[in-house]
Amino acid sequence: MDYAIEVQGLSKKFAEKYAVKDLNFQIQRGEIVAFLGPNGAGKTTTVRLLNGVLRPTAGTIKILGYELNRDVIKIQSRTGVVTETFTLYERLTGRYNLKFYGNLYGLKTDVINHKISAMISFFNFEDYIDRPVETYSTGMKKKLSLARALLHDPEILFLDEPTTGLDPEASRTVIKYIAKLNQEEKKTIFLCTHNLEVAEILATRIMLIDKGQLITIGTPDELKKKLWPDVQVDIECKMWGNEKKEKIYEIDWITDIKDIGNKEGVTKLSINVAERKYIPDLVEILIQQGCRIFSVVEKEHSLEEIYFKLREGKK
Ligand SMILES: Nc1ncnc2c1ncn2[C@@H]1O[C@H](COP(=O)(O)OP(=O)(O)OP(=O)(O)O)[C@@H](O)[C@H]1O
Repeated sequence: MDYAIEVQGLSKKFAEKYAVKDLNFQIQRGEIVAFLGPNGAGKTTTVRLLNGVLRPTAGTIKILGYELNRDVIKIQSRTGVVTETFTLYERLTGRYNLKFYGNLYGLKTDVINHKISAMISFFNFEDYIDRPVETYSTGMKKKLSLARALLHDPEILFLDEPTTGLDPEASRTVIKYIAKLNQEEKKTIFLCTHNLEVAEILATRIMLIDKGQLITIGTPDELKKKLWPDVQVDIECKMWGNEKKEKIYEIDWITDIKDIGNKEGVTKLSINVAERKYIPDLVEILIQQGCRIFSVVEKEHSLEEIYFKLREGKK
């Protein structure tokens, strides 16, 4: 399999302490993977290892099929990085920064100018592209950093907290742009973030790290299935008697029933079924038993719930 990123037995020790230990994972081309974990978990260290900024204590990293320790230059020409610390020349204008980096990547002048024009119109840079970067707000710098990382049309983008410090509008623009880069240009995106909402919108897979070790990796659906094997359905209904509840308990695909409230004679039940396909059967049985159904809602678990449940499991 031709992976975008392939990591085996990756460890990094600072003095006597492991910042990351024995990481193993593969990321396919075209994925957006959200890399999550609490402060000090080892995210930045992992990204710095993947970018060739740090040397591993042990393990191997392959990016786009190349060994990082052998072909770092080749890899860096095909990857883009946006970190929290901006690598921009503050005294120079935004336009000059982009031109400078474009030249560094060996791009032709007309390609650079074309790219800059496209970025100006997408990110609304018109008013400040010709001002020194030191006069920019955090959000402006963030957008310029993203533009800079994309100049050479990289196949993989490493993004560290791409929306921190952005106002809601700018944040939405950046999220939309990341989704577009992935969907239309098939870029692989390694997204390091504490923002679970952003991760939920963008990520095709979630990777959780804690104390330098990989806790889990999977699609949100896979993780939900693992954490909550049953499907929870909240039902509001009327005419619910105990003798009827007994009958429901005899059905083997119903795994739990909880009475969670009553409002104006309408009972709220939380019923767990073994699989989603049983929801229509459940409704039918309740109706047969004389229940009058007011609402049926399948419980959706947010990425935030997944995150905390996984973290709970580690304590
Ligand atoms: N250069 C360094 N020297 C010594 N220890 C380091 C160094 N860089 C990171 N560490 C340690 O490695 C561990 C992982 O740090 P890292 O910055 O990778 O975490 P993180 O998940 O990015 O955290 P945050 O969410 O706070 O940014 C921490 O215990 C940190 O103190």
